[in-house]
Amino acid sequence: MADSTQPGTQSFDSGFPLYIPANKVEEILKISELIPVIERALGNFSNRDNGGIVQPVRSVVPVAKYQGFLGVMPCFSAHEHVLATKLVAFYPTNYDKGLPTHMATLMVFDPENGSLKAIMDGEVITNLRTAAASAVATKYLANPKSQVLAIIGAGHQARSHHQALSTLFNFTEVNIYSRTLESAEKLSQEIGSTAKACSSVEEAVKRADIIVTVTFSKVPVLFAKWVKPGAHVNAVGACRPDWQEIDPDLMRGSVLYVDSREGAMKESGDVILSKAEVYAEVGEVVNGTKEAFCEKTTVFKSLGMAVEDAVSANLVLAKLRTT
Ligand SMILES: NC(=O)C1=CN([C@@H]2O[C@H](COP(=O)(O)OP(=O)(O)OC[C@H]3O[C@@H](n4cnc5c(N)ncnc54)[C@H](O)[C@@H]3O)[C@@H](O)[C@H]2O)C=CC1
Ligand SMILES: O=C(O)C1=NCCCC1
Repeated sequence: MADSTQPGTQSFDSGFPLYIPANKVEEILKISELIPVIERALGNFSNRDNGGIVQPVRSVVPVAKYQGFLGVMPCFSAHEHVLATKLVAFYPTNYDKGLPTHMATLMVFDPENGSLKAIMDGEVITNLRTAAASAVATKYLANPKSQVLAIIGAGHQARSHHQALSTLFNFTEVNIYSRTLESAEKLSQEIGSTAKACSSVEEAVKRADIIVTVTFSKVPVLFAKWVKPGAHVNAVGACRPDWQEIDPDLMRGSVLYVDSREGAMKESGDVILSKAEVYAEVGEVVNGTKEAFCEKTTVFKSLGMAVEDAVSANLVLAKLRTT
């Protein structure tokens, strides 16, 4: 019988792939375990050929008739021995209809023979790995004594970002702004006594050491004049080339970090329209090849990468095998 632990000797698995639903992924995937996995993936990605990652920039099909998009995100990581693709539909207008705005599925293949090993929910992974990537950026780029967090937007990413950043900082104040005071208040109550719902973006961010923008806005919501010098911003929304969440003056006046230069130049309206210069990928900071200017005002423009999904799915499968 083939020894399936040795590369090149695995038998072809023609059985049904595993199906892992959202509640199981949620039960298994712990943010504190995911953050170091994402940190390593960002470093490998920025190591280019030596990092063993093959990942084209996401293909996005606009479904203009229904104001939606379908993103296809494949990746192979040689170091993590994982081959996977995520399919993610994002329909911003679903929010106001009370429907989910992101619907995602991951398919994981055996890298040695291409057989399908698992199909798993991708929504929990999208929420957690995005927040984990911001946590890595924030660990390097924010003032380590940061105490005040501002979150603009009050959806899934707002919640996962609070969860992830709270593993690194003891926030004494969490200020939340959203389009409706009601949704900001709901999140504030979930977080507890340190949190406060604010009635303007300015009120939320003016004292903040760390700011997270997680909205579906297509126009800037965060302006340079409100941001404390030395603050760190995780700019997570506005993932289309003609959408913006951040004031161009703030983009140009900060030290700008991205997850992928190529992705940012293709997909980020905040980068493309402001003509801000990208200083580094966060992975380059992780690898020590670029500086972390944590005393300056910094922006991490996140677009999301397939490798983050692939290594998260791999962690889910590894933990399933051991529990
Ligand atoms: N960089 C990355 O890797 C990823 C980025 N995202 C992006 O993060 C953002 C938030 O995603 P989720 O929290 O999952 O969405 P969600 O649907 O759970 O929440 C969306 C939030 O945006 C607000 N919003 C909706 N339309 C708005 C508008 N026109 N102006 C201002 N605010 C508006 C809503 O009130 C809500 O607070 C989206 O832009 C999404 O595409 C999502 C996943 C990964
Ligand atoms: O990386 C992802 O996943 C996404 N990024 C931008 C918006 C849709 C989902």
